Amino acid sequence: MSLPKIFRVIIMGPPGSGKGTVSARIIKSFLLKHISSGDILRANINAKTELGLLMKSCIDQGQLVPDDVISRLILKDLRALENSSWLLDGFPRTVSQAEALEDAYSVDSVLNLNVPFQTIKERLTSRWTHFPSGRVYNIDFNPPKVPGLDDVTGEPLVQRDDDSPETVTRRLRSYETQTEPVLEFYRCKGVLQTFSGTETNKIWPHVEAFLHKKFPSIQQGVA
Ligand SMILES: Nc1nc2c(ncn2[C@@H]2O[C@H](COP(=O)(O)OP(=O)(O)O)[C@@H](O)[C@H]2O)c(=O)[nH]1
Ligand SMILES: Nc1ncnc2c1ncn2[C@@H]1O[C@H](COP(=O)(O)OP(=O)(O)O)[C@@H](O)[C@H]1O
Repeated sequence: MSLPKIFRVIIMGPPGSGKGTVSARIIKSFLLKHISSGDILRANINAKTELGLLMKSCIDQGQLVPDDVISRLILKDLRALENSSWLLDGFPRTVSQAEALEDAYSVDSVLNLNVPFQTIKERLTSRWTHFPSGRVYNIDFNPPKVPGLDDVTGEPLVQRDDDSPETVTRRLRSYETQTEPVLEFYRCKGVLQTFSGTETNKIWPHVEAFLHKKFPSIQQGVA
């Protein structure tokens, strides 16, 4: 009997393009394990691990953390998922990270959320996050049921230190210089699929249809 195929998917896009929001929808419909580099780094900061403390100032200033640190962290987590299909969110963000990933795994699909920077700037100042789970809310788009509290746990929501307008501008600049070349890397490999728009609710049906067609065997409920 042949083993079920493992699918490896990446979601990319500028900060605030909706990667976390779309990932949450994907894992409701598809059997993929979600790994978010930002959530992993914030968990380290919250737990005050040595690595978290070292990385905090980098993140707060809107800079990328060093390639070797993040590549080691993510590849360790991926090794633990050896027999599962996965959805990687926030990694790779540089060509060097993409090469480190490519050395270990071949990627089946890269979903690229192409959202204008002006739309992003407006969104991020009203983003509220539940750090332990990575769930995100937005005052206008998807407010929590009770203001300031996570829908599932009732715990307080916080605003990220790096969502201030000045830091967002810096993160968008680093996206242009360091992360856009990664799109080219995957375009050359023929696995890049771009979804453009200004609203997640309009982008999502296209992402969903694409995944249904490309990965029918990992839909939830398919044996
Ligand atoms: N107004 C608006 N906000 C959105 C939309 N999609 C996502 N958001 C919010 O924008 C912020 C950034 O989304 P997120 O998924 O965290 O983006 P990521 O940084 O790419 O992971 C969050 O506060 C989301 O709730 C949308 O279509 N409209
Ligand atoms: N792959 C990565 N390489 C370097 N730094 C990263 C990476 N992933 C996350 N980070 C750091 O964590 C911050 C937050 O990442 P993330 O939660 O993915 O945010 P967003 O997509 O909203 O920008 C980034 O601005 C960066 O400082």
